[in-house]
Amino acid sequence: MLQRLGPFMRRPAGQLAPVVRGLSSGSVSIKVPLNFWAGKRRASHEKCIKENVYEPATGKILCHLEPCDAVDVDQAVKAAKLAFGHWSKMSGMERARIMIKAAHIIESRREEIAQMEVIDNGKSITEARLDVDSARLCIEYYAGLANTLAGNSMVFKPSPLTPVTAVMLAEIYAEAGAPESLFSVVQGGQETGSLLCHHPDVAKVSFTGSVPTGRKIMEMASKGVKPVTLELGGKSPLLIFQDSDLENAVRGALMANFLSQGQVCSNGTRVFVHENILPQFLEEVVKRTQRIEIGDPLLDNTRMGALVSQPHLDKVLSFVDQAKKEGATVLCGGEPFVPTDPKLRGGYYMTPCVLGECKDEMTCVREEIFGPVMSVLSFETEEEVLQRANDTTMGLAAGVFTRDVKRAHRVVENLKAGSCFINNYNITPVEVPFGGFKMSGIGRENGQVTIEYYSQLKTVFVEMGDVDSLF
Ligand SMILES: NC(=O)c1ccc[n+]([C@@H]2O[C@H](COP(=O)([O-])OP(=O)(O)OC[C@H]3O[C@@H](n4cnc5c(N)ncnc54)[C@H](O)[C@@H]3O)[C@@H](O)[C@H]2O)c1
Repeated sequence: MLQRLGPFMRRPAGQLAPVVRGLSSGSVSIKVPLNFWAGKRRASHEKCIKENVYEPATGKILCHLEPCDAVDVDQAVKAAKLAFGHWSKMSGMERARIMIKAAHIIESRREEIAQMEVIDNGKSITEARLDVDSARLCIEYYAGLANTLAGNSMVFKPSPLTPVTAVMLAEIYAEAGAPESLFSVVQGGQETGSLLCHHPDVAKVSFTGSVPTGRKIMEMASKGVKPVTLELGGKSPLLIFQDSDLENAVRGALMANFLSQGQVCSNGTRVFVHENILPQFLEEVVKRTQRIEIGDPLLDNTRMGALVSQPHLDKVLSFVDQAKKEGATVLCGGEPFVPTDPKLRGGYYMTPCVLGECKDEMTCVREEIFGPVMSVLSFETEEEVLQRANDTTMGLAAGVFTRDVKRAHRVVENLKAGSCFINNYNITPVEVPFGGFKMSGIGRENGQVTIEYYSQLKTVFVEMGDVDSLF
């Protein structure tokens, strides 16, 4: 494992904490380039201004980002175009074999990839392991479909806040035998992103991010009449009826709000609870939220790590302040959190927050916070709660807890959201399409239907007889 971690240079050896499974927070400093095309890691061609990238758990500099400029993007896209030529000439079986091999490599390096994801992103190792598993399952699933289909090449630009693990994936595909540049990585922020959108050889743009950026992406893609897949933000409702199994409803509300420090697009952050069960629900949800173990995300017992950056943490905390000003009650959390471990003191932690006495018009109920903040609202009738749940410009996900099967189906039928959960929340198996209604996006990821969003239909007529001419 240490050999594989070769490119990631550790801090001076003496500073290494006892290593249980390899890495410890604050121990990694990455010196190697983070772009990848034509078979290897590459620095940007110009000596550009390097940007610091920080490890969320510690606030220490993790690496430097060299944004790709027009020349780099052009090289990466041209290389991807070449790769597409090779890939599309291979048989479906050959492509599937390479994908399965990539899945095996991911499986064999699960722990190492998960640890690097934690260091890059700040989420808990428990969640990161599951993320690595879902990446593997996704590749296995599409390998199953690849036998009969044409393939694409992809140039991927990660978020400038989390640039590290995408390059590992590029290396894994290369190791698995994919044609050079089939999956390339260019680093950067909005400029690099817009260069990709405008590049004439990019045939399709798939974007995951916020609604305002998604709108810009669509505008840019429209200049080249390129199709887009947009996976954007949400402000999803979770409806908890009086006849719910309260224990499961509480668990569901926690899963709907606090995974990845609340930085999950599909989170059910507007929790509507029937007024008759509101006191019991709040008591239980607050008790369990207060028990969430916050701290070093590389430790097995940690359930909440660090938010992705200091500016983002500040933004989330300011949403909590705004909620207080607008009349919501902070029932727990919503404060910066400083772990006792000295190496984590500069990390971006906060205590998970439950807001009570929320009203529909409050900012915390209307806007996506993308942090560990649950807004609880009370309701009286099904008709009323449906109208309020749908009163949003977004429609990524929605959930309902009830023991009444008829009610569950009736409610889900009327919820305007791409993914609906009955008596659970945030379940996203790869076989099932995922994507949003309204401003939450266009297109779907996962499941067979996604193939359609990444394929062109070509109709070919072959005449075996004579042309029946009118002239
Ligand atoms: N629907 C989904 O599947 C899904 C999944 C995860 C996150 N999200 C959403 O993503 C958002 C959080 O992510 P974020 O903060 O990285 O979003 P963001 O919109 O700030 O940035 C996303 C990406 O867009 C790039 N970008 C920014 N401005 C650009 C521009 N003008 N041109 C080209 N590229 C540009 C950024 O560099 C980054 O890589 C939330 O709204 C969340 O709900 C959606």
